[in-house]
Amino acid sequence: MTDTLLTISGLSAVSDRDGGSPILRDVSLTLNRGEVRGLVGESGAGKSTIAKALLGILPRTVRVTSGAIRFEDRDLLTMPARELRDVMGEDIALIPQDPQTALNPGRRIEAQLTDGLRMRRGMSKQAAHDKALALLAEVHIRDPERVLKAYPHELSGGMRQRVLIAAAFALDPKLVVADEPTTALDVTVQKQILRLIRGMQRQTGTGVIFVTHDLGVVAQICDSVTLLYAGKVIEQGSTADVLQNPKHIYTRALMAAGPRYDRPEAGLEPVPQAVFEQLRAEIGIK
Ligand SMILES: Nc1ncnc2c1ncn2[C@@H]1O[C@H](COP(=O)(O)OP(=O)(O)OP(=O)(O)O)[C@@H](O)[C@H]1O
Repeated sequence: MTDTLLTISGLSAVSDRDGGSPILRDVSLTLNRGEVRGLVGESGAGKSTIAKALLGILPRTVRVTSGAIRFEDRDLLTMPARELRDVMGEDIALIPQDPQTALNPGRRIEAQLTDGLRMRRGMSKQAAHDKALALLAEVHIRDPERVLKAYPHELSGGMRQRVLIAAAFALDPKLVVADEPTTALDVTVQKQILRLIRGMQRQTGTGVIFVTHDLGVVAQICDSVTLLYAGKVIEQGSTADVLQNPKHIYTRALMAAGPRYDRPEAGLEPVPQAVFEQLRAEIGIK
Protein backbone atom coordinates (compact mmCIF):
# COMPACT_ATOMS: atom_id res chain seq x y z
CA MET A 1 0.00 0.00 0.00
CA THR A 2 1.29 3.39 -0.91
CA ASP A 3 1.05 6.31 1.43
CA THR A 4 1.30 8.93 -1.31
CA LEU A 5 -1.06 11.80 -0.63
CA LEU A 6 -0.27 14.14 -3.48
CA THR A 7 1.33 13.74 -6.90
CA ILE A 8 1.94 16.68 -9.16
CA SER A 9 2.96 15.41 -12.58
CA GLY A 10 4.21 17.38 -15.55
CA LEU A 11 2.50 20.56 -14.45
CA SER A 12 3.02 23.44 -16.85
CA ALA A 13 1.33 26.82 -16.76
CA VAL A 14 1.59 30.10 -18.62
CA SER A 15 0.72 33.65 -17.72
CA ASP A 16 -1.92 35.23 -19.93
CA ARG A 17 -1.02 38.49 -18.23
CA ASP A 18 2.49 38.44 -19.64
CA GLY A 19 1.70 37.34 -23.18
CA GLY A 20 1.69 33.60 -22.45
CA SER A 21 5.09 33.40 -20.80
CA PRO A 22 5.76 30.14 -18.93
CA ILE A 23 5.26 30.16 -15.15
CA LEU A 24 5.60 26.45 -14.43
CA ARG A 25 7.66 24.13 -16.61
CA ASP A 26 6.87 20.44 -16.34
CA VAL A 27 6.84 20.39 -12.53
CA SER A 28 6.59 16.97 -10.88
CA LEU A 29 6.71 16.21 -7.19
CA THR A 30 5.13 13.91 -4.65
CA LEU A 31 4.12 14.23 -1.03
CA ASN A 32 3.49 11.32 1.29
CA ARG A 33 1.10 11.38 4.20
CA GLY A 34 2.81 12.96 7.16
CA GLU A 35 5.61 14.45 5.07
CA VAL A 36 6.66 18.10 5.10
CA ARG A 37 8.00 19.25 1.72
CA GLY A 38 9.55 22.65 1.29
CA LEU A 39 9.04 24.56 -1.95
CA VAL A 40 12.00 26.89 -2.27
CA GLY A 41 13.09 29.41 -4.83
CA GLU A 42 13.55 33.08 -5.28
CA SER A 43 10.79 35.49 -6.16
CA GLY A 44 9.02 34.49 -9.35
CA ALA A 45 10.14 30.84 -9.18
CA GLY A 46 6.53 29.66 -9.14
CA LYS A 47 6.11 28.61 -5.49
CA SER A 48 2.90 30.56 -4.94
CA THR A 49 1.50 29.39 -8.25
CA ILE A 50 1.90 25.77 -7.13
CA ALA A 51 0.37 26.62 -3.73
CA LYS A 52 -2.59 28.32 -5.41
CA ALA A 53 -3.11 25.38 -7.75
CA LEU A 54 -3.27 23.08 -4.70
CA LEU A 55 -5.83 25.37 -3.09
CA GLY A 56 -7.95 25.70 -6.24
CA ILE A 57 -7.41 29.46 -6.38
CA LEU A 58 -5.32 29.97 -9.50
CA PRO A 59 -5.93 33.44 -10.93
CA ARG A 60 -7.81 33.52 -14.22
CA THR A 61 -4.74 34.96 -15.88
CA VAL A 62 -2.77 31.78 -15.09
CA ARG A 63 -3.52 28.98 -17.53
CA VAL A 64 -2.51 25.38 -16.91
CA THR A 65 -1.33 23.96 -20.22
CA SER A 66 -0.59 20.38 -19.16
CA GLY A 67 -0.18 18.08 -16.19
CA ALA A 68 -2.20 16.76 -13.30
CA ILE A 69 -2.48 17.23 -9.53
CA ARG A 70 -3.61 13.98 -7.98
CA PHE A 71 -4.80 14.34 -4.40
CA GLU A 72 -5.52 10.86 -3.08
CA ASP A 73 -7.39 9.38 -6.04
CA ARG A 74 -8.73 12.57 -7.62
CA ASP A 75 -7.33 15.20 -9.96
CA LEU A 76 -7.73 18.65 -8.44
CA LEU A 77 -7.44 20.26 -11.86
CA THR A 78 -10.43 18.50 -13.40
CA MET A 79 -12.60 18.12 -10.31
CA PRO A 80 -16.08 19.69 -10.59
CA ALA A 81 -16.34 23.00 -8.72
CA ARG A 82 -18.73 21.60 -6.11
CA GLU A 83 -16.43 18.75 -5.21
CA LEU A 84 -13.49 21.13 -5.10
CA ARG A 85 -15.33 23.34 -2.61
CA ASP A 86 -15.79 20.33 -0.35
CA VAL A 87 -12.13 19.40 -0.54
CA MET A 88 -10.85 22.93 0.07
CA GLY A 89 -10.90 23.93 3.70
CA GLU A 90 -11.77 20.41 4.72
CA ASP A 91 -9.14 18.06 3.26
CA ILE A 92 -6.80 20.84 2.17
CA ALA A 93 -6.22 23.90 4.33
CA LEU A 94 -4.03 26.99 4.17
CA ILE A 95 -1.78 28.63 6.72
CA PRO A 96 -1.45 32.05 5.12
CA GLN A 97 1.53 34.33 4.94
CA ASP A 98 0.26 37.38 6.69
CA PRO A 99 -1.69 36.95 9.91
CA GLN A 100 -2.42 40.67 9.79
CA THR A 101 -4.69 40.46 6.79
CA ALA A 102 -5.85 36.85 6.86
CA LEU A 103 -8.31 37.35 9.70
CA ASN A 104 -11.46 39.42 9.31
CA PRO A 105 -10.84 42.54 11.45
CA GLY A 106 -14.54 42.99 12.20
CA ARG A 107 -15.25 39.56 13.67
CA ARG A 108 -14.27 38.01 16.97
CA ILE A 109 -11.84 35.07 16.90
CA GLU A 110 -14.58 32.74 18.10
CA ALA A 111 -16.76 33.41 15.06
CA GLN A 112 -13.82 32.92 12.72
CA LEU A 113 -12.73 29.67 14.34
CA THR A 114 -16.17 28.14 14.65
CA ASP A 115 -17.68 28.94 11.21
CA GLY A 116 -16.14 25.88 9.58
CA LEU A 117 -16.94 23.61 12.52
CA ARG A 118 -20.57 24.68 12.50
CA MET A 119 -21.09 24.67 8.74
CA ARG A 120 -18.99 21.70 7.73
CA ARG A 121 -19.31 19.55 10.83
CA GLY A 122 -22.81 20.66 11.82
CA MET A 123 -21.65 21.32 15.38
CA SER A 124 -23.88 23.12 17.85
CA LYS A 125 -22.76 26.52 19.09
CA GLN A 126 -21.59 25.03 22.36
CA ALA A 127 -19.76 22.09 20.78
CA ALA A 128 -18.00 24.43 18.34
CA HIS A 129 -17.05 26.74 21.23
CA ASP A 130 -15.57 23.81 23.16
CA LYS A 131 -13.68 22.57 20.13
CA ALA A 132 -12.34 26.09 19.48
CA LEU A 133 -11.09 26.25 23.09
CA ALA A 134 -9.37 22.91 22.68
CA LEU A 135 -7.79 24.02 19.40
CA LEU A 136 -6.42 27.20 21.00
CA ALA A 137 -4.98 25.13 23.82
CA GLU A 138 -3.29 22.88 21.24
CA VAL A 139 -1.55 25.88 19.70
CA HIS A 140 -0.40 26.85 23.21
CA ILE A 141 -2.56 29.92 23.65
CA ARG A 142 -2.97 30.78 27.29
CA ASP A 143 -6.34 32.07 28.41
CA PRO A 144 -8.21 30.78 25.34
CA GLU A 145 -11.57 32.08 26.64
CA ARG A 146 -10.27 35.64 26.45
CA VAL A 147 -8.76 35.09 23.00
CA LEU A 148 -12.04 33.71 21.65
CA LYS A 149 -13.76 36.95 22.63
CA ALA A 150 -11.01 39.13 21.15
CA TYR A 151 -10.89 40.88 17.80
CA PRO A 152 -7.77 40.28 15.68
CA HIS A 153 -6.28 43.73 16.39
CA GLU A 154 -6.20 42.91 20.10
CA LEU A 155 -3.72 40.08 19.46
CA SER A 156 -0.02 40.15 18.58
CA GLY A 157 1.18 38.89 15.19
CA GLY A 158 2.42 35.64 16.74
CA MET A 159 -0.92 35.08 18.50
CA ARG A 160 -2.81 35.72 15.28
CA GLN A 161 -0.62 33.22 13.48
CA ARG A 162 -1.36 30.66 16.22
CA VAL A 163 -5.06 31.28 15.69
CA LEU A 164 -4.65 30.73 11.95
CA ILE A 165 -2.75 27.50 12.58
CA ALA A 166 -5.57 26.35 14.84
CA ALA A 167 -8.05 27.27 12.10
CA ALA A 168 -6.05 25.37 9.47
CA PHE A 169 -5.99 22.20 11.58
CA ALA A 170 -9.59 22.56 12.84
CA LEU A 171 -11.16 20.15 10.38
CA ASP A 172 -8.33 17.56 10.42
CA PRO A 173 -7.07 18.29 6.92
CA LYS A 174 -4.94 15.75 5.08
CA LEU A 175 -2.88 18.45 3.44
CA VAL A 176 -1.85 21.83 4.80
CA VAL A 177 -0.34 24.41 2.48
CA ALA A 178 1.81 26.80 4.50
CA ASP A 179 2.58 29.91 2.45
CA GLU A 180 5.63 31.55 4.02
CA PRO A 181 3.81 31.53 7.35
CA THR A 182 6.64 33.09 9.34
CA THR A 183 7.80 35.82 6.97
CA ALA A 184 5.84 38.55 8.70
CA LEU A 185 7.03 37.58 12.21
CA ASP A 186 10.15 38.46 14.16
CA VAL A 187 12.86 35.85 14.54
CA THR A 188 12.03 34.46 18.00
CA VAL A 189 8.35 34.17 17.18
CA GLN A 190 9.25 32.55 13.84
CA LYS A 191 11.06 29.74 15.66
CA GLN A 192 8.11 29.13 17.98
CA ILE A 193 5.67 29.08 15.08
CA LEU A 194 7.82 26.64 13.11
CA ARG A 195 8.03 24.33 16.12
CA LEU A 196 4.29 24.60 16.55
CA ILE A 197 3.53 23.73 12.92
CA ARG A 198 5.93 20.78 13.13
CA GLY A 199 4.31 19.63 16.38
CA MET A 200 0.75 19.88 15.04
CA GLN A 201 1.78 18.14 11.85
CA ARG A 202 3.45 15.25 13.69
CA GLN A 203 0.50 14.84 16.02
CA THR A 204 -2.03 14.72 13.20
CA GLY A 205 0.00 13.02 10.45
CA THR A 206 -0.92 15.78 8.01
CA GLY A 207 1.13 16.31 4.86
CA VAL A 208 2.50 19.83 4.50
CA ILE A 209 3.65 21.82 1.48
CA PHE A 210 5.76 24.56 3.00
CA VAL A 211 6.50 27.55 0.76
CA THR A 212 9.56 29.47 1.84
CA HIS A 213 12.49 31.60 0.73
CA ASP A 214 14.57 30.41 3.60
CA LEU A 215 16.89 27.38 3.50
CA GLY A 216 17.27 27.67 7.29
CA VAL A 217 13.53 27.05 7.59
CA VAL A 218 13.84 24.08 5.24
CA ALA A 219 16.60 22.60 7.39
CA GLN A 220 14.49 23.10 10.50
CA ILE A 221 11.09 21.84 9.42
CA CYS A 222 11.12 20.00 6.06
CA ASP A 223 11.62 16.28 5.40
CA SER A 224 12.07 16.93 1.70
CA VAL A 225 12.62 19.91 -0.52
CA THR A 226 11.91 20.98 -4.09
CA LEU A 227 14.03 23.82 -5.42
CA LEU A 228 12.58 25.82 -8.29
CA TYR A 229 13.94 28.42 -10.65
CA ALA A 230 11.79 30.13 -13.29
CA GLY A 231 9.08 27.51 -12.82
CA LYS A 232 11.43 24.56 -13.30
CA VAL A 233 12.44 21.97 -10.69
CA ILE A 234 16.20 22.32 -10.37
CA GLU A 235 16.81 19.80 -7.61
CA GLN A 236 14.68 17.83 -5.18
CA GLY A 237 15.03 15.07 -2.65
CA SER A 238 15.21 14.51 1.07
CA THR A 239 16.34 17.61 2.95
CA ALA A 240 19.38 15.79 4.27
CA ASP A 241 20.46 14.72 0.76
CA VAL A 242 19.87 18.07 -0.87
CA LEU A 243 21.42 20.21 1.85
CA GLN A 244 24.34 17.92 2.67
CA ASN A 245 25.10 16.81 -0.85
CA PRO A 246 23.70 19.37 -3.28
CA LYS A 247 24.13 18.24 -6.87
CA HIS A 248 23.24 21.33 -8.83
CA ILE A 249 25.56 24.30 -9.02
CA TYR A 250 22.58 26.58 -8.28
CA THR A 251 21.77 24.74 -5.04
CA ARG A 252 25.39 25.00 -3.99
CA ALA A 253 25.46 28.70 -4.83
CA LEU A 254 22.29 29.33 -2.84
CA MET A 255 23.74 27.57 0.15
CA ALA A 256 26.93 29.61 -0.11
CA ALA A 257 24.74 32.72 -0.11
CA GLY A 258 23.36 31.78 3.33
CA PRO A 259 19.92 30.73 4.51
CA ARG A 260 18.36 33.92 3.20
CA TYR A 261 19.93 33.62 -0.24
CA ASP A 262 17.61 36.35 -1.47
CA ARG A 263 19.21 38.77 1.01
CA PRO A 264 22.80 37.58 1.42
CA GLU A 265 24.35 38.48 4.73
CA ALA A 266 27.47 40.58 4.82
CA GLY A 267 30.46 38.52 3.80
CA LEU A 268 28.45 35.79 2.12
CA GLU A 269 28.56 35.28 -1.62
CA PRO A 270 25.56 36.30 -3.69
CA VAL A 271 24.71 33.78 -6.40
CA PRO A 272 27.22 34.46 -9.22
CA GLN A 273 25.89 35.70 -12.54
CA ALA A 274 27.51 32.72 -14.29
CA VAL A 275 25.24 30.36 -12.33
CA PHE A 276 22.14 32.17 -13.56
CA GLU A 277 23.51 32.03 -17.09
CA GLN A 278 23.99 28.27 -16.80
CA LEU A 279 20.49 27.87 -15.34
CA ARG A 280 18.90 29.90 -18.09
CA ALA A 281 20.79 27.95 -20.75
CA GLU A 282 19.64 24.65 -19.19
CA ILE A 283 16.03 25.78 -19.07
CA GLY A 284 16.24 27.35 -22.49
CA ILE A 285 15.42 30.93 -21.52
CA LYS A 286 17.24 34.09 -22.49
N1 LIG B 1 -2.23 36.66 -11.27
C1 LIG B 1 -1.26 36.31 -12.12
N2 LIG B 1 -1.51 36.24 -13.43
C2 LIG B 1 -0.55 35.90 -14.30
N3 LIG B 1 0.72 35.62 -13.94
C3 LIG B 1 1.04 35.68 -12.66
C4 LIG B 1 0.06 36.01 -11.66
N4 LIG B 1 0.66 35.99 -10.46
C5 LIG B 1 1.94 35.67 -10.68
N5 LIG B 1 2.18 35.47 -11.99
C6 LIG B 1 3.46 35.12 -12.61
O1 LIG B 1 3.84 33.82 -12.23
C7 LIG B 1 5.25 33.72 -12.07
C8 LIG B 1 5.54 32.99 -10.77
O2 LIG B 1 5.06 33.76 -9.67
P1 LIG B 1 4.84 33.14 -8.23
O3 LIG B 1 4.10 34.18 -7.47
O4 LIG B 1 4.27 31.79 -8.33
O5 LIG B 1 6.35 33.05 -7.73
P2 LIG B 1 6.86 32.84 -6.25
O6 LIG B 1 7.98 31.88 -6.36
O7 LIG B 1 5.76 32.45 -5.36
O8 LIG B 1 7.39 34.27 -5.88
P3 LIG B 1 7.25 35.08 -4.49
O9 LIG B 1 8.25 34.45 -3.58
O10 LIG B 1 7.61 36.48 -4.88
O11 LIG B 1 5.84 34.93 -4.02
C9 LIG B 1 5.78 35.13 -12.13
O12 LIG B 1 6.43 35.27 -13.38
C10 LIG B 1 4.56 36.01 -12.08
O13 LIG B 1 4.72 37.14 -12.92
